[in-house]
Amino acid sequence: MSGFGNEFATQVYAGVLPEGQNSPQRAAFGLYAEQLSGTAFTAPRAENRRSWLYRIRPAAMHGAFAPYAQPRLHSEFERGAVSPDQLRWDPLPLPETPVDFVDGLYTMAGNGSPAAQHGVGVHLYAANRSMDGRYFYDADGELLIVPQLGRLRLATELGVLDVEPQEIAVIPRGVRFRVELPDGASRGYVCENFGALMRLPDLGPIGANGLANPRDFLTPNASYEDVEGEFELIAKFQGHLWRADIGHSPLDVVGWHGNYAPYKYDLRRFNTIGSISFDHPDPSIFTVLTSPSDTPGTANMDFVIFPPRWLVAQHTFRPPWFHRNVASEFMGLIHGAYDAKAEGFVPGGASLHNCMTGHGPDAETFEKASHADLSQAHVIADTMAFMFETRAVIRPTAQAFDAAHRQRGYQACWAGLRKHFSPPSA
Ligand SMILES: O=C(O)Cc1cc(O)ccc1O
Ligand SMILES: [Fe+2]
Repeated sequence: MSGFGNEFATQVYAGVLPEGQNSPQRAAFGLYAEQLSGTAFTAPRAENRRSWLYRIRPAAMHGAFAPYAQPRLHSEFERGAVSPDQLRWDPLPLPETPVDFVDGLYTMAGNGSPAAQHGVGVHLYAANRSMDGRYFYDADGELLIVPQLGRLRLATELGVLDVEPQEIAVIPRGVRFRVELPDGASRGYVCENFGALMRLPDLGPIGANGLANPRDFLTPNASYEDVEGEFELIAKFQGHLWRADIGHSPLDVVGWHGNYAPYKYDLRRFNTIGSISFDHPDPSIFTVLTSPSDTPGTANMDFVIFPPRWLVAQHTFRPPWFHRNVASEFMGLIHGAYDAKAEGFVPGGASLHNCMTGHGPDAETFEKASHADLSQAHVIADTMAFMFETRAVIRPTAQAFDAAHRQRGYQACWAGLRKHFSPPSA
């Protein structure tokens, strides 16, 4: 079903959804009615998100939760000093033993907390087998999943999403799901948003169309499983993982209606807008989704992409400029090469440039772009980079900071920038 944040209605059989009400005395076909709220009951109408689920068994039915040991996934960001260094990583190594999506999640960095309901967790995943007989939900935030290697089949309570690299998926806070890996070895990035739900950015003077267009966001039709067995329900709750026995698949929703649901988007559909006169625009022009904070214009998190595009600006240094920002930038590369870095930033890798940390094109990119022939348009093809940009400092976890795959020599990419200054002669 097409459209961002629409009021959808979907049922596997005619008559599953009640007519004219949500909670009849007896729901059709012996189903249970259950409301899933993603915003406060009293959130303003334009922001209010909830869905009504008609399911075989209510979500309350499972055993008691006990701690589940997966120490690589957590929300502990506020400990101790944080380095202002520019940081960069090689891809997270793929597992050599069988690892599914939940066990393959690896927390890189983050800010805020699930308890405070703002900030983000930034995770990678590297996995090689489908979740089998277990289901996951995240009570701490919505999950923006950015596959880099391998397709994902996200079987959720509200339907199935198939995503491939260069597509993204968002699983709302609380929605239970299973991740299948049709290609085996798989890798990608996850932004866990503790703050306000992501939405499309305002377009201002761009007008009524452009950037990510609402109709390109796709939400699954209802589909359900009616299976019983000795299964496991894993929850992320206040930064920690928990497990409970569950005797049936929780993906048992036969119909649902509402506006709180998973969705996917193909980043190649992004309508990229840029300068057709001079100067490199601020990257906010490439915002796909934004989670606002309480301060207007200052996002809790922006999801920004750097897709293929033409560079045509005249008398301009065309790649990203040297800069320092009050915001903090975690970047990843899904495909190809990134136009600000000739080497070292590879698909599956990551970089982190925090508040006021100087960064920009590496020496090789600077030399090339300073002498490029600007009479020619330059096509940036075969690329898809992205940024999770946040108002708060993104604090790397100890495991990410100490990881063998962190590039200790990253700063050397700027060491070759020569001094060119020659003052005007008197
Ligand atoms: O640092 C980066 O590479 C991301 C980025 C890209 C850009 O075009 C402008 C600003 C910016 O932070
Ligand atoms: Fe930047």
